[in-house]
Amino acid sequence: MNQNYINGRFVEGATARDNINPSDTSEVVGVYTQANAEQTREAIDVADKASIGWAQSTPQQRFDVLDTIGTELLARKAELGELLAREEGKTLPEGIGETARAGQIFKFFAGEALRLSGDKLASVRPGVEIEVVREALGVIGIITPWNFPIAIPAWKIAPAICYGNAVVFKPADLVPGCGWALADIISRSGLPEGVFNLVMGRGSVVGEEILTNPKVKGVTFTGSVATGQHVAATCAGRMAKFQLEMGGKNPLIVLDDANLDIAVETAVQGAFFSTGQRCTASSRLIVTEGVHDQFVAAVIKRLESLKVDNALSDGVHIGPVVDESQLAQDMDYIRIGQEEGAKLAFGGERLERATKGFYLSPALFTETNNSMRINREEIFGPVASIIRVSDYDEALSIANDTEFGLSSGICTTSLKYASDFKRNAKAGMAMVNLPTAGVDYHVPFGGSKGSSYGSREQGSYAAEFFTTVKTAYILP
Ligand SMILES: NC(=O)C1=CN([C@@H]2O[C@H](COP(=O)(O)OP(=O)(O)OC[C@H]3O[C@@H](n4cnc5c(N)ncnc54)[C@H](OP(=O)(O)O)[C@@H]3O)[C@@H](O)[C@H]2O)C=CC1
Ligand SMILES: O=C(O)CCC(=O)C(=O)O
Repeated sequence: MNQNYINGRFVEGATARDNINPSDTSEVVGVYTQANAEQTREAIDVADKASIGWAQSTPQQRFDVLDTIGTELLARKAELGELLAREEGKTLPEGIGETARAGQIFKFFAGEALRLSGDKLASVRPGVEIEVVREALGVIGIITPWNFPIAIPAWKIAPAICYGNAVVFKPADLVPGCGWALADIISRSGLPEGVFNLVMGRGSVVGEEILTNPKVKGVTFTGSVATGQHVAATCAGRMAKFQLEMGGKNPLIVLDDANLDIAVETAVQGAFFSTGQRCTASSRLIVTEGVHDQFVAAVIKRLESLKVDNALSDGVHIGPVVDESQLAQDMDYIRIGQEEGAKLAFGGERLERATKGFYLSPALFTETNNSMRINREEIFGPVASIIRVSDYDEALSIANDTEFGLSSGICTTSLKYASDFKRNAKAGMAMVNLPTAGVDYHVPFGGSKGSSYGSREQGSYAAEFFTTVKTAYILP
């Protein structure tokens, strides 16, 4: 059994669960222990003690630890990418790519540990000097979702350690394997015991303890809007710092002047790859009428060429949905869309394959409008809608008419529209001739409106959340 990692030791939890392969539900990927609230408290106590020493560690110590973790992740990307594909259902190339991204993130933050700087200013009072420095927060609680089981933990754990904090990490209960593999790698990295702790288990048990324990000074969360709101209310209630990354209903505008091949590939990748299970997925394809019919026909042709099957099979483009309940949610929305009057132009069917899994053909709705539930609520599956518009102005207005604001995109060859879109898209990320999903690892990631709360993740902007600022006045 794979155990929790607390105070530098692997320890059994209160219960255990089987980790099931969504491509083949007869396969148990592994058995993983689950912590109860008491064991979570123990991990938080240990982290609290260890945080004092780690906050004093040198940039070189932090660099060495983070670089070592990154090196092992990159060296084992094929093996860990396969584990990821087996437990989450991403295709093998996607799993390997995500693992490599996790390795690069640790390497990036290794470098950041050496670059942490402050400010020195003259005071308005004669002879006084001022220093502004960033200090660690203490214990950071990390709560992650199932859809990026190694990259999202990496982009929260690496900066937490980089800026001198201790960590209590709870991976999503559906995908403990990648979280455990990260703990295993971290256990060999030279990080002092207690600085990093893994507590696998349910959000309602382990997660709740992390949210409510006064020793946890900051919580970084990615997941659903409902849970995010609960994280916010609980943390604000006890004045802990928190950062949320939640859903998206990301628009991709396709203008008449777009390069059609680029637009089709951008839309299909952004909407359907990784089984559409990305908060950055292009779920609303907003298309001007001059190119609408041609674009729809070309997207359908491309969808016909995609292979949906076991995530580990050769040549697969789309793996299974992550589990039964997410599949039920996807199918519900496919029914709702039809009841709302949208035309199901392609897919949306449960598929049988050689292995028993949660396979769904990519679903494309046409003849939709932006008030339909399928265009307002996050579905989180391989389902996208086309919204027909008359011109760029209408397209932009519909793109921005959403509660969310994570990512957005436009396909156009017009510099004028591309520039206008970058300025006026109400989202944290704006892509031109690129999918709304699939971001770089060294620049800020996050959104506006209902998608995100708090400061940005990733890149050097991550320092904002994982540190607190101290201003020191000195009269030498
Ligand atoms: N923005 C994004 O990237 C994601 C969005 N989603 C959206 O959310 C929907 C549901 O997915 P789901 O996995 O249930 O999302 P959740 O928000 O429930 O899960 C995200 C994480 O929060 C944990 N959690 C759940 N309840 C609590 C709690 N009370 N206190 C602290 N932590 C808690 C979960 O634990 P555990 O699951 O282990 O019990 C998991 O680790 C999806 O269909 C999708 O629409 C989902 C994943 C990612
Ligand atoms: O699109 C990406 O690269 C990241 C997406 C993501 O973080 C998410 O879906 O939670």
